[in-house]
Amino acid sequence: MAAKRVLLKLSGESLSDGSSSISAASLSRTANEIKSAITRGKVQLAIVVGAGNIWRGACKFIERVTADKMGMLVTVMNSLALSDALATAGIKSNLFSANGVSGFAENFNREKAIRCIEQKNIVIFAGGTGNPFFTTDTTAALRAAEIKANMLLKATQVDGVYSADPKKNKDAVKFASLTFKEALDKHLKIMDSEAFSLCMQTNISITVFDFYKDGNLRKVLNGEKIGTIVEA
Ligand SMILES: Nc1ncnc2c1ncn2[C@@H]1O[C@H](COP(=O)(O)OP(=O)(O)OP(=O)(O)O)[C@@H](O)[C@H]1O
Ligand SMILES: O=c1ccn([C@@H]2O[C@H](COP(=O)(O)O)[C@@H](O)[C@H]2O)c(=O)[nH]1
Repeated sequence: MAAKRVLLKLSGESLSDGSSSISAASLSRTANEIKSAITRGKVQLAIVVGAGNIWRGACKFIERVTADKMGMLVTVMNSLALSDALATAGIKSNLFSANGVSGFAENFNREKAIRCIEQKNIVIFAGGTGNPFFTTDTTAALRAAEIKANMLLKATQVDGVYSADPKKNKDAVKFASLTFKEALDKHLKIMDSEAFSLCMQTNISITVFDFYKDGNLRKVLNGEKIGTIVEA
């Protein structure tokens, strides 16, 4: 199916070149991939950016809830960087944050976000769910459900969902498609189980694809079958 209203989950790494957490080249490439993917299409796009380029999970010497708040704040920084890169590429975006960060982003407002999307502005949802113990994958599933997206795209560093992490297991086998139940039963770690469960409940398909191959985002939005689709 060609895309209509789409929630794109970008990993924090999409802003990084590996040596610096946010690099000019990676930011600009990400913005240009988005621009070329949406230019001629009828897609309405919302984005959630992770924080993996700067902040990975719980920190041993900081209490979990505080560490999680720090992770959510990092997504605000990444979202500001993405919004700026999109503006440089000539694309208007609206930035919402789950929790108040006055002066940096507007407070999340579902109805306003939907209005912005309908006007073909890109909407960026920062600050995670606003609650500790969650991830930006779950945030992506949550916001996708709230805006009634018809698909969630997980743009990542691997070209689909495998039987095990392909970076750690050379014998891992790629799935062309699988059901939410299979993804949950097999404990596939490409996304967390909360994200899979929420998409299963709301019947929003997830496509996992390699964002680092130029043009892949455009292909997925045009309905080309690349990566792995997880659906009911
Ligand atoms: N079964 C699996 N199939 C494919 N990839 C898997 C699997 N299990 C684990 N992975 C790993 O999951 C990683 C997903 O990482 P990615 O950076 O996209 O997400 P993320 O950790 O949510 O990023 P961020 O924290 O920035 O949001 C892949 O790079 C891959 O190595
Ligand atoms: O709803 C949320 C979302 C995120 N967090 C914290 O932020 C970091 C970064 O998110 P990633 O998905 O790993 O990029 C995450 O590890 C949590 O610490 C959160 O608490 N609540």
